[in-house]
Amino acid sequence: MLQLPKRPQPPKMLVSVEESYERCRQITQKYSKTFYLGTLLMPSEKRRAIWAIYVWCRRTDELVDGPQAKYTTPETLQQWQDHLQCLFKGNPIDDEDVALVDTLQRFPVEIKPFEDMIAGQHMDLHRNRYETFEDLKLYCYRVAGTVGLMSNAVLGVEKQPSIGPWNKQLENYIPKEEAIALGIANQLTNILRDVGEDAQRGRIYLPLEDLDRFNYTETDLFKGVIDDRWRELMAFQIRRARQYYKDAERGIRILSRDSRWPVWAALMLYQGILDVIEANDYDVFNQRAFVRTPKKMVYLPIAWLRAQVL
Ligand SMILES: CC(C)=CCC/C(C)=C/CC/C(C)=C/CC/C(C)=C/COP(=O)(O)OP(=O)(O)O
Repeated sequence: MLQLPKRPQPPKMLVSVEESYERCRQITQKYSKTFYLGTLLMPSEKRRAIWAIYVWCRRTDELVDGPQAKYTTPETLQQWQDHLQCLFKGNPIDDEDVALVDTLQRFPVEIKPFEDMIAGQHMDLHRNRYETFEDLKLYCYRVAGTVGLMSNAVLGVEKQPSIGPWNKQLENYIPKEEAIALGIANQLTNILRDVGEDAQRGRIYLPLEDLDRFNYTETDLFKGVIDDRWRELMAFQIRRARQYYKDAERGIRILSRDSRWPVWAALMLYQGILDVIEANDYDVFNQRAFVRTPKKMVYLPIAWLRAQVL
């Protein structure tokens, strides 16, 4: 079993807040080129906070997806949950925590999405198939929709102008559903991009009901068969992911002004992966779909324009 450090521990000297944020920056840059680019478009206090949150999510994911994953048990996840409680009480345990504890004091982040993400890792520990899209959607909420909720607290909302008593509700509207939708859209995109890699680990995230519907079997998937059944199955998945991106879009205008450009950019950059999968004729078995840097640079000014006018 993978043992996380037990508490109480002898007092350990931790790095400074500045140093901890710097480590979080480096880790975010190393592991997520796309989201890192998005954060560079944010004001510095928000950007650092997103790095700190990203690193906690990454560490959580590593428990079931990283090199030590085979030693992870439900008890490991329980320890991670206890670790989380400490952070919300303001007690960092290791160097990467220092930045997150600072972030939690600066922004109104709730613990629930963090706990839900740990529940998502429990799912990953126990299952390697999803029967229906509803099952998969719950998984996507837990491992990625939650990131949307965590991010919302940092991104902030713009005070909406009051047009009259009938839109009082809109005045305090927090775009939670839209933030979750963006997380789910990203995760669905991730799943489509990584079908081949996941299959090599014996995992299938595409809902089995969809495989059935297109007459495509698990054996076909493990062999990497690309034919019309596969293309139609993938085209269907891509349409569904795009719908989630659409649902997320209307939430962006509610966000505070300085958060709109980075979120539009992250949305477009990640959605761009779907276009690449199509351009690769749905071959996700032999080539990894990624958006090339020149194309990324084209997205940035378009995202900026959208942030101004939409
Ligand atoms: C739309 C509104 C109102 C708010 C925005 C709220 C946000 C920022 C939502 C996005 C949530 C998010 C970033 C989810 C993570 C999903 C995901 C699949 C990340 C994949 O990360 P990595 O696998 O580390 O990255 P790469 O794909 O770059 O390797």
